[in-house]
Amino acid sequence: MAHNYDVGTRAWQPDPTEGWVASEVESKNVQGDKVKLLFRLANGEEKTIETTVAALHDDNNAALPPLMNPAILEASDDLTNLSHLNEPAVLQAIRLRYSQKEIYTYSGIVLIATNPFARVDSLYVPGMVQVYAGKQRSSQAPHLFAIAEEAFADMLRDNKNQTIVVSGESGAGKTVSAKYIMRYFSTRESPDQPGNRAKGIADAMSETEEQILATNPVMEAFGNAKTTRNDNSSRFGKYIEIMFDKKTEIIGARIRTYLLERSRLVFQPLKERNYHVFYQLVAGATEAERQEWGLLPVVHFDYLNQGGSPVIEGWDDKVEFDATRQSLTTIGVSQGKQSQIFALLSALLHLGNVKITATRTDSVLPPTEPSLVKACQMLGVDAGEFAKWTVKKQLITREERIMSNLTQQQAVVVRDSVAKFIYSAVFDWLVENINAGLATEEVSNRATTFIGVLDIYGFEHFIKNSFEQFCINYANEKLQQEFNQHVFKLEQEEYLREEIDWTFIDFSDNQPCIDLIEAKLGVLALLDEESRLPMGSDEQFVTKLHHNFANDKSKYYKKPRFGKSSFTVCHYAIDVTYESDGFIEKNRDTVPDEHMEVLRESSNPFLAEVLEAASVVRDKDALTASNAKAVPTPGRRMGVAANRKPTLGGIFKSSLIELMHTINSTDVHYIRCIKPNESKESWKFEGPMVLSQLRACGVLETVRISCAGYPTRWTYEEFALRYYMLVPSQSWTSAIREMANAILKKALGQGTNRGLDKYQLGLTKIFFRAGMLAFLENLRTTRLNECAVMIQKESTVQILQEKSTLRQGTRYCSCKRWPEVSKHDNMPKKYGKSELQQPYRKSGAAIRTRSVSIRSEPISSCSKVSPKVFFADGNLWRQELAMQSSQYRGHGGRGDNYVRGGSIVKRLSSSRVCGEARQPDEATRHYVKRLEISSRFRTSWRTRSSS
Ligand SMILES: Nc1ncnc2c1ncn2[C@@H]1O[C@H](COP(=O)(O)OP(=O)(O)OP(=O)(O)O)[C@@H](O)[C@H]1O
Repeated sequence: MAHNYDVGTRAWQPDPTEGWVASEVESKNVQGDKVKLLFRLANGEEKTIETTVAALHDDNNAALPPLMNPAILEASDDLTNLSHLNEPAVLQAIRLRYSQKEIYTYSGIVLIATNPFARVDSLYVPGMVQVYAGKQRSSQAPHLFAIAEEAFADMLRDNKNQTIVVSGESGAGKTVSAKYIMRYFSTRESPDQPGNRAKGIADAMSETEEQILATNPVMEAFGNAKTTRNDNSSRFGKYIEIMFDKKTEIIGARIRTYLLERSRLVFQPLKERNYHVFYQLVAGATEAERQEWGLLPVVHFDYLNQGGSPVIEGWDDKVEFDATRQSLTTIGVSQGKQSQIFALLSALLHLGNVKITATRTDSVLPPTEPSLVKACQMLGVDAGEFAKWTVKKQLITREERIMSNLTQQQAVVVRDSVAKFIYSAVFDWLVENINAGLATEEVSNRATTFIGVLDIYGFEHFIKNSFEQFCINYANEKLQQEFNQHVFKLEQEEYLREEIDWTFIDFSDNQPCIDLIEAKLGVLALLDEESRLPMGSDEQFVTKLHHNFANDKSKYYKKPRFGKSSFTVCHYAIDVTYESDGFIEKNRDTVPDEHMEVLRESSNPFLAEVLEAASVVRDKDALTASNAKAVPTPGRRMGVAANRKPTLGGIFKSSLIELMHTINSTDVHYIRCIKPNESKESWKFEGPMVLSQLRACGVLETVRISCAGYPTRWTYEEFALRYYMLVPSQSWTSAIREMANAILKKALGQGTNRGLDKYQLGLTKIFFRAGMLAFLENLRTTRLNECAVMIQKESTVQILQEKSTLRQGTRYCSCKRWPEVSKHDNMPKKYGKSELQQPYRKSGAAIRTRSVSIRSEPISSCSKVSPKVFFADGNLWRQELAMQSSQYRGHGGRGDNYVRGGSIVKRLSSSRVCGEARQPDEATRHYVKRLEISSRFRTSWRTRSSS
């Protein structure tokens, strides 16, 4: 909404360290059509902006700094409640809440979870699950559990499958969040049937629930590793379906995994580690196992020592090993099988130590090389054959077989490819095994619905981006598209339902970028084409890309100005330049056929079982790949190279298409995890870092979509309740619609913006353009200031009278602290909760019971406030505030203070009223007023989002 930028207007200025810094218009000079604005920045600096009067009223004028919200709105626990919905305002809200130790914030349907990097036990105490069970999202503070409960309730109501998408960058908190969500479902107790849980203990779990939770430590041991960004980084994506029967009891689960980072097995960057399980094994194996498997300290294994970081601070790998074993037992992997797994892992460690020596042009690997002998013995394969096919390759043509020697570097690649293949086969075997136990045919038949939790890597862009980042960002493009469509659809549906005058608008769809990647002549297809050529190379691949997409053929592709080996994709979040180096090899992901033959002839029955599981997975992938939507052109098979082996890119594409298919058939809920600082420090907030993630996870894009329409909407009742003081009391009427209309007309008549395009009247709600609410808030604050001045002049007697009005006629109730309030005030019990909540509920408003902390400005000593008392006043039910403020302690007692409309009612208990002979000081008055405003806002948006 256009603004005058008058003196005193607060606006955001860009800042390289903080992201944005607050400023205020100090002077405004208008000369003819020209306007000169002088801003004073919070850091003391000045900034002048020159513009024209006409430009001042242009909503899209990028030269003008984004406006700040009224202070009281700044820490709103739903971003869509911000009147000025701009990038800095969003950042400010999350920052302020984080500084108040509130890590969760809603952005409409999305929950933003900002990693505290510290234990916040109070958020996850066992009883907290029950606080959220059976409650509407709007009735409690933002929380993961609220989202989980919403998914559960939607599943129950619509008998429809649900998905919770948890995304964010590495270390942002996805896995921790996903685990809490799973725990929520496993420990949730129906509020209607308390004590129903096993053994009558709340939080007790059934065997199946315990098994589902036990999959976490197992998957983490085999799929997580220490990286520079996260000590426990998941190196794969995961979708777990928690299956419910018709009584909504958990009866099983099914896991799907995506893109395990295989290269980590053979290479770890500095300060990083291989998969946890190896370090656990080395630390935790018994002496006998150590002997049997030839285990040595970590430094002696090349696959474990490259990162130079064998331990993780605060972790005990031996203890973790015991936990992994315990969890394996819980999910049904026998002790014997566990030993076979660990023996296979030990064999891989020996394989990594196999020394291949270089000759001038070739390489040499004697079959007697000690590590090779050990590895092959444990794998049950022939060392001679293994050695031979590690240093040689054969090319089979129609006429003959041509043998050639490999260089040392090539031979090492072959050795490593075998190790990677076996490890990923073990991982697949584990997943298959978990699914075989938790999603049996019987369970699948009995399951009526599921809630899927997707824990998937968020958008990534580093200094050097490779094939993995390309796949990850492709996945995020798909998820972002689904998210945009969802948000946009919901938005438009509501406009339709409310029958407001609305022309459907388009949003920037990222389909062209997805096409660039996955279409039949897209990047992945060209990568597959190059991968199946015997002499295919990364350079040729990039040349093909440039040829096909550069020269403005695609808006989403750029040829970098420097370097021939890279290409840039313009993703929805940011342009990312990918280094093609290694694309072909990673995409091929092949083990030479001869090695496959050697492995197939293994005498190790467990290796045979593992390879079988892997081939089942591969066959499934290949089938999905060939069934993938993109129709292959003659001569090209998507996802399947010439020799019919599926490529990694093709497999990923097909599994992604399948995932999107599943997700699209469910109702989706979104959690965006944010990593607030790079150094993993507790409660440290780095603005620019958070901003870039908000952009990458689509929060800012959603805000943009909202702003194109009517981002704020209130019911008529809420609106009248909040702004009744803007019209004379004669206009206060029970015909709420008319009253709301009168308020709007009066308000806009007073402002400079008279246009009625600032709002729309729907059937049950009023829809506001961005900025309109801040405008109304300003009017309201001015009005309340006038009231407060009046009250200050009134005597204590009048305040007491106000209180006695409450006693005699006004019904009221408190939620949690009712007994306490009633005791102080000697209220007869008949005014209790049950009698009073009903009419309040009828009005559609939600009742809050929890304590919330509110930004204490301008009094820094204010602590917690608890909105908990509701007053009935004629036709209007109003929520009032009971608050505790350390400011009041100074006045002799922990005061409960109430605000009624424009007047302040002090001290509910009579003794306290007497003690409050003094008038509230200026700062306190200001504070009380602000609290009231904030409380109203909370109630209002909650009501809106719950309806
Ligand atoms: N809600 C939380 N409370 C306290 N600490 C948390 C919370 N969420 C995350 N953390 C901390 O952040 C670390 C990283 O979290 P997590 O492993 O869930 O990140 P991630 O997003 O899954 O990362 P990756 O993609 O690398 O797997 C955790 O080990 C924990 O220390």
